[in-house]
Amino acid sequence: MVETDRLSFAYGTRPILREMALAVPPGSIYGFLGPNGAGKSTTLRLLLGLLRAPAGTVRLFGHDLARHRVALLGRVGALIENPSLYDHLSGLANLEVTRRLRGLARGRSEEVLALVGLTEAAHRPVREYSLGMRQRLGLGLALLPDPDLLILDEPTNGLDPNGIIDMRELLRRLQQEQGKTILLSSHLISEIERVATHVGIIQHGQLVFQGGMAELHNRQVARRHIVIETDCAATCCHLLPAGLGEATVASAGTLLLPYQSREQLAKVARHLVLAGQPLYQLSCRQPTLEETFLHLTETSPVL
Ligand SMILES: Nc1ncnc2c1ncn2[C@@H]1O[C@H](COP(=O)(O)OP(=O)(O)OP(=O)(O)O)[C@@H](O)[C@H]1O
Repeated sequence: MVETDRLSFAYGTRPILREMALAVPPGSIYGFLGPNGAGKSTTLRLLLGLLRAPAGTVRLFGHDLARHRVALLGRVGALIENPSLYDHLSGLANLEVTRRLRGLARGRSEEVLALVGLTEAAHRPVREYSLGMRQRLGLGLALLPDPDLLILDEPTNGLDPNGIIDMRELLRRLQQEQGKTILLSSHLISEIERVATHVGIIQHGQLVFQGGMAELHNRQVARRHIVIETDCAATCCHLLPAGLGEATVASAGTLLLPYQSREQLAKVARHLVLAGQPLYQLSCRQPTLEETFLHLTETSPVL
């Protein structure tokens, strides 16, 4: 649905994106993740034609954005930053303004209100809406023309836990029941992991990971390690044969070893006990998804 090839961008002389190759599969919820300042908003603006890329291409639905801009963007709904709403008007009236401007069918605003769960609040002025309701109304505005693709920049930013859960459920419904493809950005893996089917992680303007959620979990499993609690980690480090993996001393009494197998764990225990070293704890630890995300972003070179 979205494909970029060698997409690069600079603000003045400052490079922001370098040779980005984003690929958003049809029907996916693609979580576009990265720390603050990594280049997420810049990328989304390029996809929406709000910024012009000096190098590289953007393809939406298989067509070049530069050549078919109006037709392609007509199939995209976007929510970038906070939605622009008329506070003195009701939720329904806000939608009606845009519906009429775009020449969409009567009744579409009511349909959209039902979709985003705001039917009961339809006639209340928007100034009385919570932040979560405002975000959902903003999403409603993006949904009015029934787009195939939704591009949302940090849609849960500033929402309370209930607002986040509502938004997550809404996005899931839009994908599953309405067949929408959703590209959403966030700087929190915890917000993405429960909803996304695919993930792209950006750091310093480059993708450091892209793939299915399962692949990200595989990365997590691959970074499992054995934690050995003993008296002197440095001594134990010398005692372990090289075949058991490269041990690192984490602290005076803690040694870490990349996990290979259960058998490796048993061999480690045997070697250390036979060498007379005390073993206070021997465990296998898998990094959290958050740690995996931090590892991916912290180890990427600066642009
Ligand atoms: N108009 C601008 N002029 C100059 N530099 C900019 C401009 N907008 C953004 N930047 C810089 O570009 C870099 C990427 O910004 P961008 O907003 O794309 O990051 P982001 O990943 O969306 O971060 P955040 O989560 O903080 O919004 C940042 O270093 C930012 O300071």
